[in-house]
Amino acid sequence: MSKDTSKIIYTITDEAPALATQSLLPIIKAYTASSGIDVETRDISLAGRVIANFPKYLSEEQRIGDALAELGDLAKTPEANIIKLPNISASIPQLQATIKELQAQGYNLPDYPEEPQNEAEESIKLTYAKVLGSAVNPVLREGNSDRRAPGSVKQYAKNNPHSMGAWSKDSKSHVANMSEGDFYGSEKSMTVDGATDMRIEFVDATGNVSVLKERVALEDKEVIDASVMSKKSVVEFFEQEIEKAKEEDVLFSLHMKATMMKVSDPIIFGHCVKVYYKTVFEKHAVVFDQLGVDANNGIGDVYAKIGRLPSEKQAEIEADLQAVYETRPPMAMVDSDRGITNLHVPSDIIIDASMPAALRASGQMWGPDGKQKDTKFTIPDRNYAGVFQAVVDYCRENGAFNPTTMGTVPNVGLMAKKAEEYGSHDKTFTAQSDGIIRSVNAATGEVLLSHDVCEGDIFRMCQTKDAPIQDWVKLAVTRSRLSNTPAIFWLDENRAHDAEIIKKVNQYLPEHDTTGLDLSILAPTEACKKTLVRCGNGEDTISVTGNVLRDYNTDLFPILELGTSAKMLSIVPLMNGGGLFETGAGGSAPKHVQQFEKENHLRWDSLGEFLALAASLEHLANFANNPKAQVLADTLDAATAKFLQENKSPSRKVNELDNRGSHFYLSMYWAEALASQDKDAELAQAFGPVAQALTKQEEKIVAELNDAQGVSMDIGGYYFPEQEAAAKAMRPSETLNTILATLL
Ligand SMILES: NC(=O)C1=CN([C@@H]2O[C@H](COP(=O)(O)OP(=O)(O)OC[C@H]3O[C@@H](n4cnc5c(N)ncnc54)[C@H](OP(=O)(O)O)[C@@H]3O)[C@@H](O)[C@H]2O)C=CC1
Ligand SMILES: O=C(O)CCC(=O)C(=O)O
Ligand SMILES: [Mg+2]
Repeated sequence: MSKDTSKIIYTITDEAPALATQSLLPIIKAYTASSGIDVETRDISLAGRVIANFPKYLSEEQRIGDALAELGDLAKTPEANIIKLPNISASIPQLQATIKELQAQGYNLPDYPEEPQNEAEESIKLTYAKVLGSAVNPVLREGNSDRRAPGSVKQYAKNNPHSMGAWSKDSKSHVANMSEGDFYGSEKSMTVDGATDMRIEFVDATGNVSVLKERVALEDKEVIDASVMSKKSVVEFFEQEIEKAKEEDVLFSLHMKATMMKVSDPIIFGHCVKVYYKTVFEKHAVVFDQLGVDANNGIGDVYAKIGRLPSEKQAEIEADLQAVYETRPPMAMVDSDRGITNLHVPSDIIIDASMPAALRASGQMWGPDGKQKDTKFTIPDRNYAGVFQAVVDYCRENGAFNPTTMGTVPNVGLMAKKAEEYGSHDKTFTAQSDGIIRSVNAATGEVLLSHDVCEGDIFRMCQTKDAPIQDWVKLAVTRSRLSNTPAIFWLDENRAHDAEIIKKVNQYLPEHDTTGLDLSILAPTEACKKTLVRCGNGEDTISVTGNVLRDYNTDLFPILELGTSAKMLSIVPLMNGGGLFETGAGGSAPKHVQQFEKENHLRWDSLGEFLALAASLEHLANFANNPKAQVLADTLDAATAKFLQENKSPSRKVNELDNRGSHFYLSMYWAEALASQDKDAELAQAFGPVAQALTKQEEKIVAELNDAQGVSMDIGGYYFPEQEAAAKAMRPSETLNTILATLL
């Protein structure tokens, strides 16, 4: 057994998961040390990525290597075994806050140049662009996605159901989407015949041709598609829906994915901001221009920038903003206590988390008065909006789902090689004037795809490689077989891209033994309706989806079924044989950090980490032929099951068991399972005394962990906390620390 092959990389990320790591990782290291397993860390946090990208500005001691690039390379090798925690996918305001914090800590980083004035600033902006938005996941995800709630987790939810807001048959909540001029309506798609290079060019109204992208390498048999969102149509759509929301007496809310769709979605978000606050943007156009206000960053950008104006002018603009609320429909709020609306910051209204949260809460959101109210969920593009409307319709008719009886909906998602929309950023452009955007075969000059565009339209091109599609079809068959569960491919024959994928599904399915399996293809809305009915009847259904619905469904169903997507097993079997084990399916829970800072209670549930670690150890056992790793995996699974049975998940309330206490219980159950197994005598012997000590000191340890709470916490930073202070804060039980130290 070579050391190199028994290596697990544990990622350091941001916010709540990074705090949880300070407590959990020492336990993991202690428990795996005697089994020849190296657990190494790599910092892929937002702050870490910023630092790694600007070595020239920093001192020798401040510099760190580009861990993300390193892990991206590792993910393409068979030995990859990476545990990936959720990380911040930064919006511009978040990036700016990170830079500010690092500067205050003595990092001489350049400011983010919103409007670069020269080449040097252009280059700084380009470097910062590398860390913006969803910059981590696409680099590591060299495989497709397998996300599900393991049996023990589903059972736990049935035994301990989370609250579900009741639905009224009179609910006025609904999804609003465009009926023309969107990506769905304009999509064109084709399958490439023979590898070649392509370029994307713009032809203006007078026939002048300019190149938007010099070279896109196309593989044989890959699917390419392009589509356009019309600026005129989307602006009109927002105008109408905002008006209608007022007539319908519902909150107005917008749901986008400005982080993963980092080029197109902030622009659409910006249009909405400019329409809702139209009077202010019109009246103060000149001042906003001088201040460099960017609506794509949200109305929060106005508030941030008017601070530079004389107080009188500032007050005038603030009053004008306030007056907007008198005439416009009430806005859905991210945080009504702090007056943060859904149009403040684009990263606050991430569709995958925000829609299910509302669907769980009676189909309502919170208004400016802090009260729940029926809502217009605005999801402009038609590609996926119907899925959420299907849930609204189902719940209005049948009432809220019952977590004690509902079925489960695992997902098999097409994700590898930056599949579909989530890989489109470098091929997304805003039309500078009216004309044509076309994709041309560089070798032959043949026009592959062509779209008429008007000034301001968003053009977007996507690629989906053939090998990932084959792998995805195989994964769907495998999961359906292993779990004996029907699987539905959510594909719409009337959508250009999906029609190409359907051809491939029909081509590749016969290559597998599908006898006795229930596999079907349905358009997303229909697939969702059928899945919901089955779910309501307690039946399970695998959703086999493209990349976007992978993202949406793996928050939607877990949030309804388990209360949070943090409890999901999320595996990415890498195409070259390695394993990427993501923890949960959700994000970095900024609200949890706010509570931690206020009262030293961290309600983050690390169940996703426990599940990922067990899967990672199991993978290691096979890859490195390390039987001890298998024992660790099996005993960790047993410990996790007991953890759930005994209900040791973190509470939401201060001075009760939190994230740290939950880690203690996991370590106690894990030590007990290791001590009592008979597959590896060394491990049994090593963990006997630990299990005993932990059991004996249970009361004392829990008291030490809970009594530490109830005070405010300062760990020297939000995006880049002081490591020592964070470690100290997250490990307040000397008794536990001393017992763990005996293993090292
Ligand atoms: N894989 C990844 O790297 C992902 C990263 N993100 C990033 O995370 C950030 C926040 O995204 P957001 O959309 O707010 O979604 P989050 O998933 O972070 O948060 C939504 C809510 O889910 C609940 N929740 C999430 N994780 C846990 C957990 N482990 N234990 C208990 N509850 C949990 C919390 O609810 P409550 O407050 O009720 O406790 C939380 O407020 C963004 O920067 C986003 O880009 C988002 C998704 C995936
Ligand atoms: O990469 C991101 O920004 C978020 C990822 C995500 O939401 C998911 O994969 O479910
Ligand atoms: Mg998601």
